[in-house]
Amino acid sequence: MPDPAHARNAGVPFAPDWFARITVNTPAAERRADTLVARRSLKGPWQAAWLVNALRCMDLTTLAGDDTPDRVARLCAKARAPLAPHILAGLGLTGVTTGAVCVYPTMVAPAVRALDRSGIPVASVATGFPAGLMPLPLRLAEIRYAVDQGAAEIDIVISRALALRGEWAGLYDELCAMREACGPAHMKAILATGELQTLTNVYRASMVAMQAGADFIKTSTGKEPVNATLPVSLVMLRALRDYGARTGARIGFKPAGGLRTARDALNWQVLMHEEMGPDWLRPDLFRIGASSLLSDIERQLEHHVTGRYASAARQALA
Ligand SMILES: O=C[C@H](O)COP(=O)(O)O
Repeated sequence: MPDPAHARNAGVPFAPDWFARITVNTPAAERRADTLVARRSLKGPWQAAWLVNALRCMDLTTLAGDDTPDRVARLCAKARAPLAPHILAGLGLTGVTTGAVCVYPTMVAPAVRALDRSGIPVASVATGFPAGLMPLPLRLAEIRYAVDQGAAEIDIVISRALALRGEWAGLYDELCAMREACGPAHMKAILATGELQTLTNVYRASMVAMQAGADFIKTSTGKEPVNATLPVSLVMLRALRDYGARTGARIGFKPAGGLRTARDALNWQVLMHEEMGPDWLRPDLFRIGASSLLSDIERQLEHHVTGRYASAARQALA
């Protein structure tokens, strides 16, 4: 039986035979991803329910050079109440909040204060986000700083150079050190898939991250030229399924970077549902990392409840 979803990933000893002979068929992955999302059409109350679920699984994010404590406080207020009261009433819901708030390390303390007693965790990026090109001791110190500031989740970035050179044992060792530095905080491993060159590298990096104890694997920083895509996500989910088949562990998945529309929120949930099953669409196993997705979800839910869009512009969901 697989471990309960809340169980931490203990990781396993480095096992290259779990991925060394894997080669991903890119055209097949692209075809599968396309057919998956094309097959399911969500309308009316079903669509509204899936959009609310996307909110519940969202890491509401601000990772900008001009972030301030005031901006973070406003973001946290939105995380506590992402939908206007009339939309909540129209949906017959109460108490909808986002899954987490994701910020830079120096913004963790303001976020913790703003989310006090909300039950919403603060996630912090660390390890030299987004490039990760800092000496390992400094990257580990940044993790410990973010945890000390109150982060319950750490989104680390992997060394793309190690992955691109196929130095998987070196990557495993770095990730084990990061996992140790996280202490009680959950570790999400950002693979920066847009910089890994092949889907085969995406599979291998996913497997190494999980072997090293990552609690989530995450597609992107949002700062790469190419961030979350459905084919990349499909490959990561296959790795996650294979890891689970061998260990019984259930590792979380976080698409991030470029998810802007309600359609994106639906597509990724359809992919998760079709690949992993309905009970994976929960915040402890699925998160959407997004800094500008919430507004379109709110617009679509406003339309569902009132029959009109909050603004004149229409955004076709179909
Ligand atoms: O999860 C972190 C990403 O930066 C979010 O990307 P985004 O700003 O494109 O939504």
